[in-house]
Amino acid sequence: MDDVAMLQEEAREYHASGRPGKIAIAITKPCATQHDLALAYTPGVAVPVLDIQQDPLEAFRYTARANLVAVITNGTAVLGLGNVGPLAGKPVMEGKALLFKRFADVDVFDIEIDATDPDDVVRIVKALEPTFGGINLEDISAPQCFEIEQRLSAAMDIPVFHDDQHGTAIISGAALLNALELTGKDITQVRMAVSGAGAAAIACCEFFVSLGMRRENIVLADTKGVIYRDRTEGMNAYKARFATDRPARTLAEAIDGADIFLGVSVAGLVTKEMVLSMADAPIVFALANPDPEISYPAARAARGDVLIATGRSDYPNQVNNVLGFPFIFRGALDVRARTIDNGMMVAAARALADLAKEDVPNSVLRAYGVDRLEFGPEYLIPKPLDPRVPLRVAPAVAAAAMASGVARNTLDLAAYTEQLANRLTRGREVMSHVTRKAQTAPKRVVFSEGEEQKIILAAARIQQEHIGLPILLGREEVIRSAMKELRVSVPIEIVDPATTKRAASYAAALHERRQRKGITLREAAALLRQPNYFGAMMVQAGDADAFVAGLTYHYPDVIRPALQVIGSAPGVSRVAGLYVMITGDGRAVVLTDPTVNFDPTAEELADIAIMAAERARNFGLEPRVALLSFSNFGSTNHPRSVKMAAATQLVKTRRPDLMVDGEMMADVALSPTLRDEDYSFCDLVGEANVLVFPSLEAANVAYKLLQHLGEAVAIGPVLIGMSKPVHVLSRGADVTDIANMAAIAVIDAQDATRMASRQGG
Ligand SMILES: NC(=O)C1=CN([C@@H]2O[C@H](COP(=O)(O)OP(=O)(O)OC[C@H]3O[C@@H](n4cnc5c(N)ncnc54)[C@H](OP(=O)(O)O)[C@@H]3O)[C@@H](O)[C@H]2O)C=CC1
Ligand SMILES: CC(=O)C(=O)O
Ligand SMILES: [Mg+2]
Repeated sequence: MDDVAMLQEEAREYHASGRPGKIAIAITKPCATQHDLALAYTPGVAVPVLDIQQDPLEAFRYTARANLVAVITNGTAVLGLGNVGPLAGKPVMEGKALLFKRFADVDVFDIEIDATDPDDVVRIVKALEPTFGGINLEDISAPQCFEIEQRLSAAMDIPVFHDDQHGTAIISGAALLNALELTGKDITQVRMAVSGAGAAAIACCEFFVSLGMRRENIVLADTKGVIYRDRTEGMNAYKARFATDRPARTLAEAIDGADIFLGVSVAGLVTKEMVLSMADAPIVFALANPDPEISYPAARAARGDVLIATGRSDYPNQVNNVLGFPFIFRGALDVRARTIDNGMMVAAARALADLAKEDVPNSVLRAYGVDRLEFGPEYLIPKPLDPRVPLRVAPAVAAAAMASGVARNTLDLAAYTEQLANRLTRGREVMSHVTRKAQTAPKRVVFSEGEEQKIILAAARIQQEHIGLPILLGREEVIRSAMKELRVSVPIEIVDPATTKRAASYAAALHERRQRKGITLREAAALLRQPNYFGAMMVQAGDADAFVAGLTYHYPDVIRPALQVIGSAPGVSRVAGLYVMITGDGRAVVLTDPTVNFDPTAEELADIAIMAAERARNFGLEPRVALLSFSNFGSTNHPRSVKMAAATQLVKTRRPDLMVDGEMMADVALSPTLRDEDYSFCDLVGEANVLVFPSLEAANVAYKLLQHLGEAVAIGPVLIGMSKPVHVLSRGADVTDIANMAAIAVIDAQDATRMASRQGG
């Protein structure tokens, strides 16, 4: 099977497998009990009905309207496939719904209507106004789409946006601004040839004119050839605005000598010869979908100085409206804009263009399987999976709406951006809490892998964001030259274990600590030449507050030196590990111990439960601890469940202030309703959020299941029970993971300082 046939088969399977299609409805409120139903439906539902009747704005409060967009088509220009009809267009509309949700948490009903007469389309869509917060028209052919959009915009009090017109214009506008910058061309001087004179073509050209391009420098060609003055065949008022006085009559003649080619028509209309006939450093945007006017490889093969973008995700420079509509609507909905005006569109284009010039986070590189993305001919605009896109575009759109007066809400933009980040990135809320706490009193964090690029970039971020004061271990000249290459200019402390004057005193201290474990002074000095011993020793000696390592080491390579040099906290039987899991619906639970103790005793489990409860507070959780088993409160008399009951009693005795109970099954821990029925004596209130598992096996399996079946995000592993803060990175952690772990280490160090001063005072 060739690649094309394989993709076709995969696409059929993707859409048909499991529940057919790509979207479903999710329920957002409890609906388990008779009482829930009385609230969700009659009689309770009558209350918001009457409130909305009194004040229509209350609909934004009581219904899904504020976050609900209609993706509406009549199927007359589906992608570049032409008039395939509304039913055949449904997979594309469900696809848009998926993208709205995935990228911007906007809910969508896709609506395919069997009507081509603009009067019918306008009447039907206008009648849907009570349902929606916005209307995204999709794949409706020109010229009817222009009239439909204009009439609906005038008639409706919510944003109406024709994605193929304006979405395409915004994204190609962003790419154009950057392509002009890279090629040193002036927008007021460039000549552009356009294939297509439909929805996307006309809107792109009008938008480029609003950005400064001269109307007389644009030549369009459609199925009848070039659109020239006084042409009569296949014309309409929108094309007429671009009718040219130039002599060109074919696309080939229009392209000859042009600086820019914009293709928004159908596949395969542009040849290599046409690309060769263009001006120096030509810009080719071949945007027809699913196949462009000329393919990326063919255009590259034609000449070396061409800058090329297509609508496809499988080549560099995907100019596709997916980079716009989710975020533009996000911003517009959040300020309750009445419309999406030109200022909001320009703001979105500029935000995208600017973002392409910033460093790209590792998570994005990983998502696309590349080592580097740097502003240039192969990276003109950001990638759709870049999590920064919503955080730039939506606030830019919201700000423009507030400035032009079409917004009905005023937002504090900094707070809005923060809220968006929390909403769109799972685990972010927990980590923002940790970061903010770290920033209140930054501490010194030493990294043993100081020569690693990711560690250097993380250290720069930690320093810049005032999370902590990083110390890098390694050869000074190697680190300095890596910093230069990575363009890291913030000052960062570097310590070279091979040359530092501290070596002798550290060796003496380690010898003293381990002399009765068979370590001679000479051996201690040798061990300290290993960065993981040296880093741990810096913390032990008080020259650093926390130690972080593990990017390139196995877990025991970090833990063993830390235990030998620093050891576990006084009175703690075992160090242990925990993960904070953020579930698909945004709930956070602490889960322990999936990493260190295979089969902890009741005593050890009690220690782990208490330490995990303390740590939960650092993640912004008020601990509700459940000790888990396969039995509920003695229902099975087996040594493994009895162990959990005994551990529960130990915790209750040692820490009567903690909310804790057990042993219980996981569903009982997570469902107050289940407990109400049979175990009303249980001391837990609400859902447990610290889950103590009976063994490493159970905890490890559960966290992996949550990750893979429940799509939970895992923060950790966080090491607990050390005498001083030490944390182990996962191998392959990215810059954000490292900075997050450092923030966790800093708040541990803050706790340690607080405890020491309490003990001292
Ligand atoms: N990458 C992206 O983000 C986007 C890409 N697109 C792509 O742009 C294309 C057009 O979409 P849209 O504007 O919505 O569709 P329309 O139907 O509104 O316009 C299509 C235009 O292409 C012209 N055309 C069709 N076939 C030919 C041909 N053989 N030779 C010359 N011109 C031709 C039509 O000419 P005539 O006027 O004579 O009929 C018409 O002007 C599609 O391929 C679509 O996938 C659209 C939106 C976004
Ligand atoms: C991307 C898109 O909307 C189109 O090709 O029609
Ligand atoms: Mg489209």
